Amino acid sequence: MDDSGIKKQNWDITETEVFLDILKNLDMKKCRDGRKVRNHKVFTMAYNKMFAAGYHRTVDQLKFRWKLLKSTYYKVKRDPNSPALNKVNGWFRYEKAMVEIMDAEQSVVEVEVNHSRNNSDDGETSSLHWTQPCEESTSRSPDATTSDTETLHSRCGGRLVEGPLAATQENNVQAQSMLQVKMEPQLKVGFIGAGNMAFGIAKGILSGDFIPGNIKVSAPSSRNLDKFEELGIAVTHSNVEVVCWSDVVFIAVKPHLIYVVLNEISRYVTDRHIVVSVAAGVTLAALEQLLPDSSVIIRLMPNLPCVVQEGALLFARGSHAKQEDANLLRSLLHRCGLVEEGPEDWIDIHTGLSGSGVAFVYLFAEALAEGAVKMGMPSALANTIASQTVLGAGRLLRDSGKHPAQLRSEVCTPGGTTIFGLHSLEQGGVRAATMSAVESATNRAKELGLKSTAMK
Ligand SMILES: NC(=O)C1=CN([C@@H]2O[C@H](COP(=O)(O)OP(=O)(O)OC[C@H]3O[C@@H](n4cnc5c(N)ncnc54)[C@H](O)[C@@H]3O)[C@@H](O)[C@H]2O)C=CC1
Ligand SMILES: O=C(O)[C@@H]1CCC=N1
Repeated sequence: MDDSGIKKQNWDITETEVFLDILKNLDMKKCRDGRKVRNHKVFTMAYNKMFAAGYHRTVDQLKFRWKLLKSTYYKVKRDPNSPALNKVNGWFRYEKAMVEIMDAEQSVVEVEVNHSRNNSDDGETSSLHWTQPCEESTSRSPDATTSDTETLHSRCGGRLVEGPLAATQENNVQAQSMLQVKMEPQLKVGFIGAGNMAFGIAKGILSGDFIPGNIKVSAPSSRNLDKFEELGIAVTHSNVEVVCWSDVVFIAVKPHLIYVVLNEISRYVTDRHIVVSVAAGVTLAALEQLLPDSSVIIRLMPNLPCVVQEGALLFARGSHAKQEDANLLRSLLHRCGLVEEGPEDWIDIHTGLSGSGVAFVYLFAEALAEGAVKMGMPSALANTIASQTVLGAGRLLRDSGKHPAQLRSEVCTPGGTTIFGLHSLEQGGVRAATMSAVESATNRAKELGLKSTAMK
């Protein structure tokens, strides 16, 4: 979206009231499900109605205005004295309409206002509601003997049908897609940790038909929560609340916090949960020691491009995670990109290759652009062309199925430009340096795992 002129709009109170009145009568739920196409349709309708009412705003200006109102709504909801109030002239005149529009979403956004303030790990405060921990009865019974079918059944809100749909076949793709249809409307997904990786996975999941109201995220501070709320995801400061509410719980905190977090939630983890850790280096053995016996645990290594549905994800199952659990996870994550299962030994390698690998590619893209700047091209254009070059090369590599060496030779004209460039790269040791980067990152993942185990 071209932002030019959008941020400098002068809206008066009447125009904003007309706009909100129009939105009240449109299906704003569709606007809040994170899907750009639907979002655009709703704002195009709003544009037509505004135009008919004598207000000439572009669709992008309307979207921008709504974004500001919505973010103010959330900030004020969390803190009635939020400084955000001062940024929207006449806010109190809009509150009623905002509440009406947002309340229509109550099933999607389950944020409550609470006047008690919460402490946070990084000095931020918020007035988000702390829900009481779940009842003791929801915690795992040590000698629970729930069968796999019952376990899946309860994870899926009782909707899963036994028999051919139960996906007992190994890697049965058809069963997976049927499971997806059966499960997603009911499955509740939680994220502990509201950082980059949680956001990437959540965004990937939501690019399918998954409903944002079936996702809840927790973090001790409010710093990153807005962007989840903007997707319609419920947020909280209580990790326990997320666990009690969810069927699948992603642990997306930094590796050194795994011990603290699992210690906090362990007694609320039950047979109905699948716990998925994305923490680099933290082994299944360490996770299993920190959670109750027979917990279903999966170790997943994603990467950031999940956010644009082009992630590369590898997971390994813990000793109590069954094929059905793997199928369910694949089904949930398939919108994030490529999802593969492998032995746990490969997870650290995948961390170096792909989790960290994306950063290596960014470095290369940056260097490509800098080379062009050195030769006289403007920086903005050089960066745009470098990113398109990386994207195009990546897509061709993936979609052609050819070995990179073959594609490379297809670019090289004998005595031409490419071979001269490649020679320079080889002289600079790019190949050895890249191999060493993957090796170092893999070894660092192993180290992080050892450290997190030592913290117990
Ligand atoms: N960023 C990446 O590209 C990738 C990250 N990972 C893994 O994902 C995990 C998260 O990494 P990022 O998202 O990059 O980190 P981040 O720093 O962006 O996010 C961490 C989140 O955890 C929250 N947090 C801190 N203490 C907490 C507590 N006690 N309870 C609940 N939440 C708490 C923070 O507020 C923050 O929202 C790490 O373990 C990392 O190894 C894995 C693959 C790729
Ligand atoms: O740098 C890290 O430790 C995490 C894991 C993979 C990507 N980022």
